[in-house]
Amino acid sequence: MELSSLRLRIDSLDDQLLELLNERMKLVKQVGELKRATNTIIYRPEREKQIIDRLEKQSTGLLSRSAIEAIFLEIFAVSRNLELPERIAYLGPEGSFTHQAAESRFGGMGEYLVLPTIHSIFDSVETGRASYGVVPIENNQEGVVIETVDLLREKELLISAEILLPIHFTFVSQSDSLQVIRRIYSKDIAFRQCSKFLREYFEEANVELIPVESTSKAAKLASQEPDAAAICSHIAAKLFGVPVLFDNIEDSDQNRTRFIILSKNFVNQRSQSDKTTLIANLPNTNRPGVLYDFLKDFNDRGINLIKIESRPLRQGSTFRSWFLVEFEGHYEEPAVQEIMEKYGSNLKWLGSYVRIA
Ligand SMILES: C=C(O[C@@H]1C=C(C(=O)O)C=C[C@H]1O)C(=O)O
Repeated sequence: MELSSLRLRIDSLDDQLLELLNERMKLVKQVGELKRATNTIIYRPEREKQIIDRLEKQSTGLLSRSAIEAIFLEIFAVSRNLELPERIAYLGPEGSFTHQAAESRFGGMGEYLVLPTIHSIFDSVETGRASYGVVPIENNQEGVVIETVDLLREKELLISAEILLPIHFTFVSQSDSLQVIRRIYSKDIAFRQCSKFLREYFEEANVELIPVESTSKAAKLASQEPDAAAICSHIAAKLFGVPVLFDNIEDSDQNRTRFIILSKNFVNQRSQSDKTTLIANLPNTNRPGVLYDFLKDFNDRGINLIKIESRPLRQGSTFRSWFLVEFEGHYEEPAVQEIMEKYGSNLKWLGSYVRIA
């Protein structure tokens, strides 16, 4: 078929898609009104996951799960915005991986508050300036983000969902010839994680690697200096309009960061695959067997522990610890309830949410 007739057919399908989307938004608006009348939560990650699971099973065409997800997550984000626009705070600067994580859930149309520290994200959600806050909690190569873990214990916020982001770096420059490049800007950690690429392309060249505070600052500098380049996120390249010369230049494609979405008073309903996070302040961990007994309680009930991270209690000169514990399952499951009851105020529940990581 000819290009023009193919495009005519695409136009006609787009018309139908638009009509269907408008139809969908009418229903979403009604859901929003119901929610407002009953004062219930707008964002329901477990329902969104259920929709994507169902669509994936049903799909017989060319779209993969991640393609379905990319399209529908944007539709959900627009829907929620129509139900009730809610502000989302994320750890900046703009163009950071946290920005990319936030946009993957709250879409391009979300109303964002860009804040400079993890602490300020917690504060903004606590005071209600933002309904949700997006912060990193761990990277699979570098470990947990201590500031996030410690604030989860200190503050009274809940985890409503998690986001898993593959960390891909792009190489960007205004120049389309590598010979012209004299400086490469990035974060020191990004230089480390892209060392093979740098060796391969710039070993012989007289190029200076200049570490800056963020990969997004790097992209901004590269956008202003024609003989410079930057290693940054995809979103930063887009934001500062610097052409991408190479994509996915990281040494290992296994690099993932996990982010959490913080909120107040958030309760997810059970889904088929949930994760629970809690803080355990076990009584006197100096007595032999206290930690063992606690972990055994999970094992005895067939609960799969995913993570246990110990942090100092900072009680005088002792070496006592508290623990961040994550396991498979939802707060409402009887086995989890038993543990919560047994340990009572020694446990602080931080949320049960759809397991992604
Ligand atoms: C419409 C709803 O609200 C939100 C939007 C959804 C959607 O667009 O399908 C799904 C879940 C919620 O995050 C709902 O709860 O059903």
